[in-house]
Amino acid sequence: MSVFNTSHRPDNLILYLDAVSVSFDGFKALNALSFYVGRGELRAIIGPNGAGKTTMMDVVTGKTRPDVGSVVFGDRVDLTKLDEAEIANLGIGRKFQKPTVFENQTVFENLELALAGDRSIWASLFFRLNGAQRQRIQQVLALIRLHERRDWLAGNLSHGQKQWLEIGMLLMQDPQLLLVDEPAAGMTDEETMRTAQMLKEIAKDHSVVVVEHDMAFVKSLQCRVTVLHEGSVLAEGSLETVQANEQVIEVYLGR
Ligand SMILES: Nc1ncnc2c1ncn2[C@@H]1O[C@H](COP(=O)(O)OP(=O)(O)OP(=O)(O)O)[C@@H](O)[C@H]1O
Repeated sequence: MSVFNTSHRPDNLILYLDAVSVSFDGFKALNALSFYVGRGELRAIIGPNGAGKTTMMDVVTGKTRPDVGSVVFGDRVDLTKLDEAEIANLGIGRKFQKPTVFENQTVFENLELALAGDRSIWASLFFRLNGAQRQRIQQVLALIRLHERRDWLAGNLSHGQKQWLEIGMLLMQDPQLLLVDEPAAGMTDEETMRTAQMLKEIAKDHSVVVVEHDMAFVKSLQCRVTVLHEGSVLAEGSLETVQANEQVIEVYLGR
């Protein structure tokens, strides 16, 4: 175990990184990073710009290969041996910062397309929903607060609503682990608070890792927070605990 590790290790793990390093032209974006996420956990990852948050997500989803270290999903699946599509198929969904919904399709159709598994319009032409699938779409519509907007063209939704729709599209694949990159960016205060509530609800059935800068949002998630700095875990615990940590204060104020 790395000397940098300050991460708590839950009993039932969904994700674990052990001494993961990634270098770009000699610069260590991740530096012997070790941390653990428990099954069914909601976890926030914070850290100043360049701390390695995006690189960490890239390593988990197979976009970037670590130079050394292991990335383990569930009991024993070594993610460093798999490509992006294989990792997604295992049940790891990623929500990027910018929403990428089909603007010319309705909210309902977007969810239908996500269910088809293949993000092509062609696939949906030959795809017929069964009762259980229809019910699942209704459930997700309620969860993402877009029930009354189900027949709207996605292009007419607000930025926040598009983010919710995209989260809903990921949920249609029923991922075990959901990685969400700065969901609150560009949202109104009300949308931000609704998003926090939504992620808490989603975390009842899925493990969720959220990278976020907005501290009010992180506070309302009421979950364990991991602070990254220079590619390692600097501190971990409740938001109150990490905000009171001398090193964390130094890193944020010293920016
Ligand atoms: N493809 C790349 N080539 C070179 N350097 C990179 C590459 N990707 C990331 N880096 C560098 O690695 C470091 C970590 O970047 P990363 O994007 O993971 O940080 P972050 O915590 O997500 O930052 P932010 O909060 O600004 O998004 C940064 O210094 C960045 O410039």
